[in-house]
Amino acid sequence: MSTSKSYYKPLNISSVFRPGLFENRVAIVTGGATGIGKGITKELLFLGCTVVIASRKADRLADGAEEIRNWLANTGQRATLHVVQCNVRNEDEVKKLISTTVQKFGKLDFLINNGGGQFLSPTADIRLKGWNAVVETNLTGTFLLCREAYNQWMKEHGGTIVNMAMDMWKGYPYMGHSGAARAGVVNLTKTLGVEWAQSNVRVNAVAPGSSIVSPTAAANYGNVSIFDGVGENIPMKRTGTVEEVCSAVCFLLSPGAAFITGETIRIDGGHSYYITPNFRLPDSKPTDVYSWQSKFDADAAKGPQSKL
Ligand SMILES: CCCCC/C=C/C(=O)SCCNC(=O)CCNC(=O)[C@H](O)C(C)(C)COP(=O)(O)OP(=O)(O)OC[C@H]1O[C@@H](n2cnc3c(N)ncnc32)[C@H](O)[C@@H]1OP(=O)(O)O
Ligand SMILES: NC(=O)C1=CN([C@@H]2O[C@H](COP(=O)(O)OP(=O)(O)OC[C@H]3O[C@@H](n4cnc5c(N)ncnc54)[C@H](OP(=O)(O)O)[C@@H]3O)[C@@H](O)[C@H]2O)C=CC1
Repeated sequence: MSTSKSYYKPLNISSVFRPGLFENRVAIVTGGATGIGKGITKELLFLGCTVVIASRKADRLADGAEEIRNWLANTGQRATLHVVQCNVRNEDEVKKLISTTVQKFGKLDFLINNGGGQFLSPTADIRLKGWNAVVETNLTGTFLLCREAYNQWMKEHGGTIVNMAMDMWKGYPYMGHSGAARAGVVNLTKTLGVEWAQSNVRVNAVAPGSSIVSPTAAANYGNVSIFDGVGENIPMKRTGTVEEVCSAVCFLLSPGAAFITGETIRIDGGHSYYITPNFRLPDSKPTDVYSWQSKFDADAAKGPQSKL
């Protein structure tokens, strides 16, 4: 995949959901200033939602918020974006994130537990501190946010939660800590979906394949080419776009998903079901890409390069 060519023009969202769908709704998106989280934030704002983005690093939050606000101004969108610094591993900061949001905006309809991540390492080499950091970020952080959102608001008023998993269905070599944590997230999602159904709180998750091209994700591994060649092993013969995760999240948040809870949607082009290398699929062209660019040229189909 070429990295020199920019396949997408500057963001011009054309959500598949109807304008105004999330008007008068309030959402928290953790990790909302970068990558997939930034895409989710933009689509929610586009659909009229008020969005609070939250993560650890003030500079990343400020840069992401500036870009999003400029985009809002350029597109004439009138939606509210708010920024809160919060490490999801810190219980007090999580409690404050939820209480601040409820105090400032009067409610909390949606929680998107997108913030997370890990480092690559053979499991035998992971030190306890590193293991704990990854499990606390992805599993414990998700638990804390769900618990506080429920206890401080959703228990009495209802709400919708979307958690973030990954393609850990067959284990995850070199990401053993994160694979274990995300498997925990999938299980927690089922439990909470059942426990909180009577409070009109739905809890679901998305599981992107190891293939959602976001520049910040690549930078985390110190290798901008880390997604190169990944598409070859995916039945759809391509990597995924940030937009393809965002639309699944928006669907799960929408009234159209009102009877879905405890579920995890895989967004991986069939990768996690493709387990028979002895019977490899014949070579084929990449499938059609979904993106917010209204019109993309043939190059886009060869290798999406999300600018989000
Ligand atoms: C192969 C293709 C993959 C494509 C799929 C992509 C999937 C994605 O998830 S993309 C998302 C990418 N973004 C991130 O992962 C960002 C978030 N991740 C992190 O911030 C870190 O990985 C973190 C979860 C470990 C948290 O970092 P931090 O808050 O800085 O943690 P600590 O300072 O408390 O340090 C903890 C401890 O962790 C060990 N460690 C951290 N980084 C590494 C590393 N690169 N290699 C080995 N070990 C690492 C280490 O033990 C740290 O403690 P010290 O030894 O005392 O430093
Ligand atoms: N890209 C991919 O292919 C896949 C991604 N995922 C998952 O999707 C999510 C988004 O990833 P992506 O956008 O690609 O990568 P990014 O690196 O851009 O996103 C990670 C985000 O999480 C935030 N974050 C990390 N740790 C914490 C923490 N302790 N508290 C609060 N926020 C935190 C980061 O912000 P800050 O540094 O400011 O805290 C950052 O905004 C992650 O959970 C990732 O693991 C899952 C499968 C595949």
